Amino acid sequence: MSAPLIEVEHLTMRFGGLVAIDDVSFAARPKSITAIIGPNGAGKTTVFNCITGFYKPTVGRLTLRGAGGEFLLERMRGHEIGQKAKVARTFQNIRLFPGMTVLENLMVAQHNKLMRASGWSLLGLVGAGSFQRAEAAAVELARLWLERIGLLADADRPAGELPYGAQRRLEIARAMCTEPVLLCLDEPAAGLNPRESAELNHLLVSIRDRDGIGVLLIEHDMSVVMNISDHIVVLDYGRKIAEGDPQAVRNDPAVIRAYLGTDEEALDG
Ligand SMILES: Nc1ncnc2c1ncn2[C@@H]1O[C@H](COP(=O)(O)OP(=O)(O)OP(=O)(O)O)[C@@H](O)[C@H]1O
Repeated sequence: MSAPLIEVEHLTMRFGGLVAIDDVSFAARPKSITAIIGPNGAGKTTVFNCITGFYKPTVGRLTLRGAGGEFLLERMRGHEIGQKAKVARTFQNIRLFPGMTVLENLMVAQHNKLMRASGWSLLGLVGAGSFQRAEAAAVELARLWLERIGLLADADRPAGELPYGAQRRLEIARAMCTEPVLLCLDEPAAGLNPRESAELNHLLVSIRDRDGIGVLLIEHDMSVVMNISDHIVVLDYGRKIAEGDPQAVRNDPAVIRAYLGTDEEALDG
């Protein structure tokens, strides 16, 4: 079995007297989809916020092993986790630039790469070939992702005009344009209709299988989680109560107990 892409060890996050995450350990493999599930308030987003540098964990080690080497994320600042460790994320609420075009949203995602190629503006200003090549490559990458998410014809529309499901896919494309090794998605299926959920499944599977990217997925929609996850980690009240493949997790008594009383069909995929 390959080494983990990210290893979370003894993660604990306290907010004053509240223990949001309590000694949680798990690993996510490269080229696989790992879901983090659990009832509301279980601590899922807090795990993401620790991995992506929004919060400094109270205790714990978060080791990412990507093409660029090994990174201890708990010691890095948020922007370094994106730029150096190559971890990208999306949020529960859509955070596109609604007034910018669809294409521009994907270009903004490549801002850092373009700034580097511009020699922090000088080469860009004089129209140097190296900058022009980087810019053309950025447009090409953006267009490739628009084609993959079925939005190439909408490239020049304001992102805010797109239907909800298309905006969700655009957010994922935007994260992919940063060329991550780990993609963290916080409830990407929230608010999607069944057709859009199916399109999302297809997109995430292609990111795993075609791009070979590891995906960490927080999701309440079990038709997404149970269909596409390779591994599922279950949290409840900040603790890990189970992990395994979809079949094992679905039949785990501790998981069924945690979901009882929330929604009787919550675990049906
Ligand atoms: N910045 C914060 N300050 C204080 N408490 C927080 C903070 N962030 C999260 N919490 C608390 O930590 C606990 C876990 O919250 P978290 O948002 O991680 O849960 P979740 O599993 O993502 O929930 P949901 O499915 O509803 O999004 C909750 O009790 C929440 O109120």
